[in-house]
Amino acid sequence: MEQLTYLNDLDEEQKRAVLESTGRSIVIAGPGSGKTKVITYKLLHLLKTGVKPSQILLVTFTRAAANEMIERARMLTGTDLDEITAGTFHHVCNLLLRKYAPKVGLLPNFTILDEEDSASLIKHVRTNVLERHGLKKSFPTHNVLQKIFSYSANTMTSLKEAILKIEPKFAQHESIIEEIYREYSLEKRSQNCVDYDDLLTFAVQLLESDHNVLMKEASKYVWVLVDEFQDTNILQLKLIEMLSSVHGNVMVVADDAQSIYSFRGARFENVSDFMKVKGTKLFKIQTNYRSSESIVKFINVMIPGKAVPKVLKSVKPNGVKPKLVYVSDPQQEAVFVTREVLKLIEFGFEPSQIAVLYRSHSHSLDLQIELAKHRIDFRILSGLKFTETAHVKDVLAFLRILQNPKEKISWIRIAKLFPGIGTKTASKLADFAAVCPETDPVKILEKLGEGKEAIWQMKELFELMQRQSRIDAMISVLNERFYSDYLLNNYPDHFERQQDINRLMEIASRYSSLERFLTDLTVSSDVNDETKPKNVLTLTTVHQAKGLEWDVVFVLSVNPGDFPSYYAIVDNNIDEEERIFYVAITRAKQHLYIIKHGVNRYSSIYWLRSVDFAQRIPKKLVEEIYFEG
Ligand SMILES: Nc1ncnc2c1ncn2[C@@H]1O[C@H](COP(=O)(O)OP(=O)(O)OP(=O)(O)O)[C@@H](O)[C@H]1O
Repeated sequence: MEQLTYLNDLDEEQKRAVLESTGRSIVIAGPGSGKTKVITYKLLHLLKTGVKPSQILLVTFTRAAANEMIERARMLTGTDLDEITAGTFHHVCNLLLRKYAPKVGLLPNFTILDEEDSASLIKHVRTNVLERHGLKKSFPTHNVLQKIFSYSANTMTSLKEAILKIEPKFAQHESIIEEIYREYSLEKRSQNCVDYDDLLTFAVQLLESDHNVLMKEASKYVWVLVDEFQDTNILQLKLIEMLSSVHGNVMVVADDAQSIYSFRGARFENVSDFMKVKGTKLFKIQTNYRSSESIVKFINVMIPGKAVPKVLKSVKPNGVKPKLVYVSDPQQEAVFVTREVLKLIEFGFEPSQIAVLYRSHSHSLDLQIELAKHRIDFRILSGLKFTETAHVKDVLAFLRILQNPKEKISWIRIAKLFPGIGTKTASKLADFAAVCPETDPVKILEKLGEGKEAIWQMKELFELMQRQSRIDAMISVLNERFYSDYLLNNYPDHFERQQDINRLMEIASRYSSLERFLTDLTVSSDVNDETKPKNVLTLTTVHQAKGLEWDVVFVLSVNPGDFPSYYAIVDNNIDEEERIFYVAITRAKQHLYIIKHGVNRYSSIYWLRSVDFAQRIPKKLVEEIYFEG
């Protein structure tokens, strides 16, 4: 046993989960109990006991999480771990589909549409279909259609069911919605591109329909490790089951009480379904290393109704009781939080260690105004990601065309950057490129043979880019010859945007394959320009706060209709709201404030009172404060 000293960092429950999880296991973890540690040490233990890196599949919620775990294991083993297959489900599916693209009707150089690109394509198809039917008003927008299509894909339900779930009032349009869906699918196919949902759907289809491929892929993975299992959907569950079907060694880690993505198709029931399979071992890790004892006591009584029972133990004694604060209205709420924040800062807390959490962004508007009045700087999580900004997308569109010249969305995007080209001409150019037999953008533009100056300029740019062997050099010539001027002429904040393009070049310099670079930027979040760690207060929805922690946490507007949300209440989805509330309160290390105001925007609906979270709080566990400004 002396050779197991590397596990001494773990507590007894964690150690058992690592050592005894042979075959099929589920680790049910409490918040702040060291899920990351368990998976990292499992990985380490496997490597130390002779499992080869190439025999391991590690699936995490973000690519960054996988990289972090692997880096830690690499340091502890001193071995090169490049051969581990690791990353998000989208990443894993992408790898699989690149290998077997023709089997699902794709060419191996397919490109991936991000959410915005997919919405643009749906918009384009929607316009055509509606025109054909002479329809205009009261039809779902492309964004609603995207939600419906995505929900249907991720839950493997019919479009009809998805419509009833997302926007029942559009049920009358079912046949037109289906027509748009069919055309959207055909468009993607003819342009050799896929959206995020297709990555999962096609990978499952591939493994389900081709036994040889399934056997080959599943034989490779002697071990499958999955983090954040509570947020998986039905397709992801199928992938886990199939890829672990040959060796039967699979460990999933879940905090079922923190499953909060059902609106995206995550299936809370995956946890119980996984546990139900005969022979599955269950481990619990229940020591909370994050919060003070007073907060842990509170967390224990607020555990969501349907969660696997668990009692968290705390290691940080005592601490102050959470505060339940009553204010008269949202303005008073803002005044209270601002005063308290000022006091805490004066007391020595770093602003970056304080966060304000809410169910929906609109609940923070009064607070934003109040903070600005007091010149308190803050950041709001969930702004646009680096790769979602217009300027980064413009540059990427040029590269995407170099990779896959059939992709219409990118042609439309770049064409419109040139003077004299509007939406109509851009669409014509894209249509031409999609059907043109040429596979080189320069040749496509030559074939187009239009005398327009812009087309000539575009052709010249592609020629120059193609002459570069490095991706950062491609971006650099594009920038020097065209894009930096475009930024200067079109954006007052061109300087900041230029900085982003420079950062994009920096990232590109680490890649030798264009396909890999584009895929990483589209399917993983590790290369996104994370908000720089500034020492300011954080404002965020609970969903964006998942996995994070602060010394001080305020939870705003815990009123029926606000939190829990009105839509969840009428949809009878209170369970999920309980879990979202649980995620919120488990982010706090030392101080927790739950705020409730007297304004009930939905007071006419008397039964909303039955879902008042503040009323469920045992008063002996909190300090009650009546704030009157
Ligand atoms: N055995 C241990 N001894 C001491 N500290 C530990 C131990 N295990 C985990 N920790 C610490 O506990 C903290 C919480 O761990 P981690 O962030 O992995 O929690 P988590 O389970 O992912 O939480 P959540 O899902 O609520 O975000 C980390 O700072 C981690 O280093």
